[in-house]
Amino acid sequence: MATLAELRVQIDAVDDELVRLFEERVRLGGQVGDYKIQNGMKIFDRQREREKLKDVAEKASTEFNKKGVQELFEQLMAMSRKVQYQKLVEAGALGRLPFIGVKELDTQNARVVFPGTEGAYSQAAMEYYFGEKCNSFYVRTFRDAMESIEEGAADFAVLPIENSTAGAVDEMYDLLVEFENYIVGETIIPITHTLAGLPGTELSDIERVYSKGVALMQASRFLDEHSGWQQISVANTAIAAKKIMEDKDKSQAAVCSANAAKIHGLEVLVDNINDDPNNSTRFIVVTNQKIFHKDAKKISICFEVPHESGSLYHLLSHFIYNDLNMTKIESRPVEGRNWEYRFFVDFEGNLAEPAVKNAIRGLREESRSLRILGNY
Ligand SMILES: C=C(O[C@@H]1C=C(C(=O)O)C=C[C@H]1O)C(=O)O
Repeated sequence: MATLAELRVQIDAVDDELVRLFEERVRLGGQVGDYKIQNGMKIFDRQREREKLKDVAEKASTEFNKKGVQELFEQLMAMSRKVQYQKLVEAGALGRLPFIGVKELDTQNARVVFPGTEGAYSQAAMEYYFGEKCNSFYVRTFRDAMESIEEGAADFAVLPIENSTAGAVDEMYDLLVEFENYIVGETIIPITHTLAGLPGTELSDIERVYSKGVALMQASRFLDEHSGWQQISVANTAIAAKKIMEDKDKSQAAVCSANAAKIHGLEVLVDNINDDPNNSTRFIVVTNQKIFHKDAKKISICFEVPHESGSLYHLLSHFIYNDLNMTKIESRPVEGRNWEYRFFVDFEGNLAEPAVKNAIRGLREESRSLRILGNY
């Protein structure tokens, strides 16, 4: 029987040959890329790749090797595509991204909309981002705010996208797909809930607690200690505070900020009721212009993937091969198509960078309905 050293000499010889063949394959892939660019063809040829996988599997002898050789060729073909996308970007055949880079966002004379009413957390986030004196108005729901932007009634909207305790604000993700608005900024603010009621309310008076669903979730430990209280979801925490003030009924209380309680003439009955003392929410700034700040560092995109094994894996490889750092991924069901999903990815980068252009080019060809939601 051969010794370990002898076997390794044989493996080394095979590997040297593999490297030589790999380089030869990459070179030929590059030539295919040149041909496609000259003839205006798409890089990704799904049919050809399917045939190739079938062919190489047939040439392998065992089930194990058939599977292995297919995995190997999936990788090889993905790499060859990346070389071709690179060439496409270098040749300037990317097509101009319709996003326009701007030096500054015009926030000075802007009219800003936020959801809820006076005292909403979105208002606090807006004032933090645009300054306390900004020209603003409020609408009832997130959808109303997105509509105000699309119609041009406001220049910017400030909307919650993610909470440190409750996670993604699902509705916002869906609205970003539905509306042609773009993210141009973000800001994070601490969220400290209180239980607020009419002045003089005792905890024993309370029968119903009103707030936004996610706020009730963020205070669930405290609320669960009072199992007799009915929890009722309304559009917004500050809208809940306003309702309590208007109804003048001591059996009702709201989960809202101390500021919302004060604005609506309520008394803070219990302060700081969120489960997590570091509870905070990330808000996005949305506009209807396709612009991005020249120094923007983060890109949000979304896409649907074909319903096939490994498709997400292959799409994500565009980030790896272009050395881009992914910071977040979310998925949401695609409306009208059960068990199919749309993915939302955040990654570091600027739309003007070649690596970003290259990745987006590949993602656009290989996914369904890729959308750039913003660079900020
Ligand atoms: C090299 C090509 O481009 C891509 C890469 C392939 C490969 O590496 O074999 C196959 C199909 C294309 O998706 C080609 O079209 O032949």
